[in-house]
Amino acid sequence: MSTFKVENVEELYDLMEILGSGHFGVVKKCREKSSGTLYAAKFIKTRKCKGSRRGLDREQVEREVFILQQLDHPNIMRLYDLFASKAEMVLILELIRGGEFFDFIAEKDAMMEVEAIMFIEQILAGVAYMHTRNIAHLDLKPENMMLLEREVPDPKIKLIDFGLAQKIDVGVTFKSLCGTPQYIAPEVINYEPLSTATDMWSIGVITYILLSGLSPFQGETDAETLTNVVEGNYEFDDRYFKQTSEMAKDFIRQLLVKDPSDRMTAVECLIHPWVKPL
Ligand SMILES: Cc1ccc2c(c1)c1c3c(c(C)cc1n2CCCN)C(=O)NC3=O
Repeated sequence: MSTFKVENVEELYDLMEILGSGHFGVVKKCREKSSGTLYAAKFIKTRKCKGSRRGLDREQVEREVFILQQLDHPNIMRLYDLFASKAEMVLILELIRGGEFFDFIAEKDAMMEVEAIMFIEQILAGVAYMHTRNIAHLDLKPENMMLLEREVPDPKIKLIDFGLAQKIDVGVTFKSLCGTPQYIAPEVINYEPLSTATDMWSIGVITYILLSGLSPFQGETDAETLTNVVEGNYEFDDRYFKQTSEMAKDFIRQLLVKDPSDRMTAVECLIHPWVKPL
């Protein structure tokens, strides 16, 4: 059970501009009054009653907090403080100034392999750290990755938004129908047990996108995308992959595997010859 402060967040923090918003609520920059340190404050509206469509279940937020409290890694957003009132919960988080990885990718057609490896290696480091603690993110996508700083030669990646993350205990089957069609693994669509391997499929999709600018299973509609995922229907079109190394394609092939138990793990990915050449 997480301990949420009952004071008003504005007693301890000066609230500043809105940084972004999403399904969860809004994120504001804030300054801790006692230290002057800048943070991000994530305001989450919680449901007044179970049946309500507005806001998130308090238990859902407490699960995200419980998971974040177990994580301390340079590539994972850090949680510093917690506040709760009747209708709202506030997470005080590490301020990440570099914006979404999604926007950084969108500005380029495709990345050079050496740059893609630099990002994929950081994502794998954070994911391997989570997986060794039996925690799966289950919503890995460029929108849930941010750059600590942007205008630097080697931007640092931070995994954010653990709203769908789960503690994957051995023998406990967790099924869910959440996630974003382009990035979700076949077992999610087939409502089969999810695992840390579910994240590895998403990393295969993200790598494909970084190297080509294309999404491997993207169809005209979500239904078509989901069919492509379940059928494993993707290719390395020579028009976009002519310059891509066989090693990079092998890395992707070993992740976009239908059977979760046959996919590379995050640790195996970190020693794959494309990421760590001999
Ligand atoms: C400068 C800036 C702009 C937008 C931000 C953030 C920071 C931000 C942050 C965080 C989260 C969970 C969401 C955030 N968002 C919302 C968008 C995330 N997809 C966070 O944990 N630290 C942030 O700075």
